Amino acid sequence: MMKNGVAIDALTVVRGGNTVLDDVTLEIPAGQVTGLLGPSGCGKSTLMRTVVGVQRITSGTVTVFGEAAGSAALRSRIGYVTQAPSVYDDLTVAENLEFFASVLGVPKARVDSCLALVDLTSYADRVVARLSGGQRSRVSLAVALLGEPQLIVLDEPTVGLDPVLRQDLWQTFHRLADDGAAVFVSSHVMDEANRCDRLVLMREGRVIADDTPSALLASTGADDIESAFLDLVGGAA
Ligand SMILES: Nc1ncnc2c1ncn2[C@@H]1O[C@H](COP(=O)(O)OP(=O)(O)OP(=O)(O)O)[C@@H](O)[C@H]1O
Repeated sequence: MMKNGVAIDALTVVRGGNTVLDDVTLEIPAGQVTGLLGPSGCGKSTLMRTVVGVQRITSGTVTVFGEAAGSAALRSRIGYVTQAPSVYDDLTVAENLEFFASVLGVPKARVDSCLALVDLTSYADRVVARLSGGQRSRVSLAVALLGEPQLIVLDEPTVGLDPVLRQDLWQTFHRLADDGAAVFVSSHVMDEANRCDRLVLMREGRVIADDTPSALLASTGADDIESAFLDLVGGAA
């Protein structure tokens, strides 16, 4: 069993009568950025929800650091950012972080380092309602990083960000992984694939590939991940 990462075994999830995840088996190791890619509706968010323990599982198992996903002992060890920013609009950026830091029992000094991590130091005193969508999602990310989580689950964190910020955020993800965290990031933008240490490609609730970007390119003979994905879909059809 994987003690310092996530192990998913024969996971099936049925939502509203539809099989949304179909016999998914994969591992998300510590110390790496694992990318989860696939078209809209293929089950990425549902898979992430199972990892953080907020999704009812139909069959199979999800184990995080050797414990069943969702167990109370894991709560402080996981940072989760959904597609909907979950911060208070009427507080400033710094006030939001200070509030969540006190809830989590995290030292105030951590607020400044998390703001720097997501490049929002100069916006510390700005009310969240007056931020752009991308800035607001970075506040959510900063909140998720407050507790120095060992597993960081990010559902499409780069949507709506300009190329420079996307680059900065990917560097942040790699720094967190270099520090030993398991970083699990979803995207439906195939050109972000090359930035991951490992890639999990999904389609219609199934994992169709799980490898390094270079191995995926080598095994399909494709020039880029988008072509590799289409190749694999063609092969599976
Ligand atoms: N609450 C729900 N009840 C029933 N079905 C749902 C529910 N939420 C999502 N689904 C369905 O589950 C499937 C997978 O959805 P999910 O949100 O996991 O996909 P996704 O790959 O994250 O998509 P996107 O990239 O658009 O966010 C979709 O077909 C969706 O319609």
